[in-house]
Amino acid sequence: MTSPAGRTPVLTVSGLDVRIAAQPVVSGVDLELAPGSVTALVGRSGSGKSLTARALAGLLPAGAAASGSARLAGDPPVELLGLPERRMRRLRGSALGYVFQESRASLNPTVPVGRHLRETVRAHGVPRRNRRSTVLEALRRAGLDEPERICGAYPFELSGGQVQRAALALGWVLGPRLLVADEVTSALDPVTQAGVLDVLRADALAAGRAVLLITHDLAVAYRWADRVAVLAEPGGQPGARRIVESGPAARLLRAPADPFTAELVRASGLAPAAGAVPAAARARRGGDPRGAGTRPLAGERG
Ligand SMILES: Nc1ncnc2c1ncn2[C@@H]1O[C@H](COP(=O)(O)OP(=O)(O)OP(=O)(O)O)[C@@H](O)[C@H]1O
Repeated sequence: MTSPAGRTPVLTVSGLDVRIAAQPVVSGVDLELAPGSVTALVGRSGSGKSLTARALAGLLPAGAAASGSARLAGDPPVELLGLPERRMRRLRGSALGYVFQESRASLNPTVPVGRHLRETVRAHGVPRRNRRSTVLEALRRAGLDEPERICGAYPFELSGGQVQRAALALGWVLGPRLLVADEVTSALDPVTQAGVLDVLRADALAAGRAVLLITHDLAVAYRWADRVAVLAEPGGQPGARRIVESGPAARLLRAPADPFTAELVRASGLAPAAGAVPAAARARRGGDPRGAGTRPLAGERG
């Protein structure tokens, strides 16, 4: 099978249902994540984005259950749903990286950043002689210019942006084919957010990684994702959320087919006046402060 981008998907999710205490939260979720691409899962707060992502990584909270299929490509492919925890633990990090919403909380405050990464590479069998270079390289790719200093720092000694970058490094230090990034920049100021999402996207393209970017912010999805899937209650009726619409980010913005997507577009401030280029996109084309003014936005391809 090939993904919408024409490449064999890294992850194929079909008919995913997630329930909490037997109540459906999301239902019938279908997703295909292509290598070297970013797919944003967008929806309102509480729509089930995180639970969908957690279901893929076997990280659902007690009382929650998932059914359906989530196949991770490989030789052989692996069905993630229902995978025994022992096997899932081996995959986490090596084949599937997960970066949490609250990275500062997910890093042990009494453990220096470098040890978090070293422990991960050691636990997954990276030979001792390669551990240091693997860790430093992962931090460098996350845009941390002084990786040695960051290694020795405790999480509370770093800024929010540095913590998120360190968390990305932890997520990809073992080179997973799939990386789930759950609201990784929602607590950051816009400039720091842009820096973190730039490295996330650049890494996905360079490493051929499939990234699932969980965000409530359509503007973020438009700027950094290739494709967007919108999670909402169909027809605005209460009940389990579904993917009401998915496709290239630019198409969703230009011609949203679902009323909820249209509402998101309006609320994001990106709504194009008939035929006009969105102001934000115009500004970026005119000269992105990051020097990306001539590069098409992620959402403008496809
Ligand atoms: N551990 C839990 N126990 C009970 N209900 C939960 C639990 N975690 C999430 N929920 C409920 O499941 C629904 C979906 O939650 P989820 O965290 O997936 O939403 P979300 O779209 O990621 O929201 P946000 O953008 O605010 O993080 C919400 O109604 C939430 O209250």
